[in-house]
Order: sequence, then C-alpha cells, then structure tokens
Amino acid sequence: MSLRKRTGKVGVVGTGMVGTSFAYALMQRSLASELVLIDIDRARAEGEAMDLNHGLPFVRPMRIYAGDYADLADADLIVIAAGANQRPGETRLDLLGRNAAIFRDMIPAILAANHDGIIVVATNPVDILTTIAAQIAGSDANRVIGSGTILDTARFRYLLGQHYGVDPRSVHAYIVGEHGDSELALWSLANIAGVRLVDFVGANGQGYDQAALDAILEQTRNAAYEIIKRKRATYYAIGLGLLAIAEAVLRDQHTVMTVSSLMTGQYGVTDIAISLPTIVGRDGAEEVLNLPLSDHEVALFQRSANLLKEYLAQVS
Ligand SMILES: NC(=O)C1=CN([C@@H]2O[C@H](COP(=O)(O)OP(=O)(O)OC[C@H]3O[C@@H](n4cnc5c(N)ncnc54)[C@H](O)[C@@H]3O)[C@@H](O)[C@H]2O)C=CC1
Ligand SMILES: CC(=O)C(=O)O
Repeated sequence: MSLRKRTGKVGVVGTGMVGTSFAYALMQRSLASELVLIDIDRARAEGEAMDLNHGLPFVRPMRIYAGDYADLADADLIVIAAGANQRPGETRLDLLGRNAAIFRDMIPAILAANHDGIIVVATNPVDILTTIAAQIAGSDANRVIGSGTILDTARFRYLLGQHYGVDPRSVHAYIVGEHGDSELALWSLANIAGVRLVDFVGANGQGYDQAALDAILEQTRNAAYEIIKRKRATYYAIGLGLLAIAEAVLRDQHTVMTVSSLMTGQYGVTDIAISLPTIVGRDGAEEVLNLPLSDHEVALFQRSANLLKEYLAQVS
C-alpha cells in the first residue's frame, strides 16, 4: 500500500514489552504513517508486526513491518527499548554491564543507517545508556535523548493528583536527576493550578502535609520495584510516555518534559545525560530550562549526576 503523503516514519529497536507498548500506542494516535520493528529475535518482531497489522481496520492506515537496521534510513524517530530488564529486586544500575555491551554494537549500526532522525533511548539504566549513545554519536550527540524521568514525573503527578483529588494533568511537578534511586523532586516549583503546594488546599480540604508528600516521593521512587515484584515488568505507562516524546518531536510541539540529555554545565554538571525539564521538539532536546532551584535541590541533582558518572566510569 502506498500512502500519498508520508506523515512520519518511526523505528522501534527492541520489540519486547516496552517497545511494543509504545508501538501499540503509536498506531492508535495516528502519528506516523510507517513503523518498522527491529529485534535480535526476528521472529518476535515479525509476530508483533502481524498482530499490530491485524488491528489496522480499527485505526488509521499505516505501514507496519519487521525489518533490519537498513530500514531505519529514512526514520524521523527511533525508539530503543532493546536489552535486559530488571528481575525482582534488581536496580536499574544492575543492568548496566549487559545493556552497555548491547549499545556499543547497536548504536553504530543505527547511526550508520540513519543520519538525521531523533534517537530516543528507553533501555535501562537509561541515563548512562543515553550518555554512551551520545558519546558514540559524537558531533550528532544532540540527536540522542533518553526517556529519563518522564515516567517518574508521571507517577509523581498521578500520586499528587490522587492525594489532592485533582486531575494529574493539573499538577505541575517534576522529578529530575537519575531515572532511578537517586532521583529528586523539585518541590520548590511544584504547584497545582499555579498555587504552590504549601498553599494549596485539595478537593477534600487537604492542606500542607510534609509526611504525606514525603511518602508520595518514596512511592514514586519505588513504583518500578513494586510493579516488577507483582508482574515482572513495567510497560504501559512508559509506552505512553514514549508516545508523548514521539508526539513532541514529530509535531514539533516544544513540550516541556523531563527527558534525559547530555549536560553542558547546567547546575555545574557536564558530560553525563540526566533529566531536567527540557523543551522537546523536532530537534529533540532543544533547550534544558534554567529554573530557580533551591540550593538543596541543586545539591541533590549534583549528587545524582556524580553517582551516574561513577557508574559510567565502570563501563568506559
Ligand atoms: N526508561 C524507562 O522508564 C523504562 C525502561 N525500561 C527498560 O526497557 C528495556 C526493555 O524492557 P522490556 O521491554 O520489558 O524487556 P523485554 O525483555 O520484554 O524486551 C527486550 C527486547 O530487546 C530485544 N533485544 C535484546 N538484545 C537486542 C539487540 N542487541 N538488538 C535488538 N533487540 C534486542 C529482546 O529480544 C527483547 O525482545 C529494559 O532495559 C527495561 O529496564 C522499562 C520500563 C520503563
Ligand atoms: C523499569 C523502570 O525503569 C520503571 O518502571 O521505572
């Protein structure tokens, strides 16, 4: 089938739970006219393409197929979700050795096939793998972004929304730093409908309660462990988060998201990819926002970046 106008081509490398959750969400949003699925397990990619194709009569036309790296040549966006995921009790950083080795083979193959698409890394530990991918990309490092703490920010907004009895879309609060145990909340900027949390009164009269807010941050940090303990993997929410990044890039939306990108001196941090609120558009992570963080938040952010650098050094 040929579509008169191509509205965007997306590649997914790694068609496991995360890659296919994203693919499934993408086809429902009608964001792209072409989707190529790539996996070291070719049969899996083929089976996923067949299954998704059988849903096309229920959505808008697009071309979905299993392919190879060469099929990424004209992709506008490539999502990488290939590699090992956490077993119950493992941290994201425990995956580093296995997934760094995969990335050192995979990233050159992707870059050889595709010269200007935006590359979105979801594989964990996402900040370190984003750094490795950006280092391999060299002068093209700006094409590489990581999903970073978009999922943690979504979990945080959801939990705050539940606590205060408001739609999470009306909660403006960010989790930044590592997508992992050293992440931090930007409490000093958190607000609902423009009202700082210290002053906000929720739907059922909930006022400021530091213990409740501390518990919400802990729940946010531990969410992946709790889900993996129960169902072995997390994928629906990150699939939708990756869709939000894809939409921001393909529609050049300039959406502010906590994606991970290579720092160039923000709050004194360089040479590591880590999350801060960032404008995302056609050129990927277009601008990391310079926000008035508290001294404590800056210190926690720097600590998180230093921890990531220590782990990066282990595989450099
Ligand atoms: N950034 C985030 O917020 C999140 C990240 N993740 C991470 O996403 C990654 C994928 O997780 P799942 O989809 O649950 O795992 P999965 O095991 O379901 O899928 C991984 C896929 O990668 C493929 N793969 C492995 N090596 C490959 C290679 N060299 N080339 C191409 N494909 C290869 C496997 O065949 C498999 O199909 C994990 O690292 C996980 O920790 C998971 C959830 C959230
Ligand atoms: C697995 C993972 O990174 C998450 O669910 O946050």
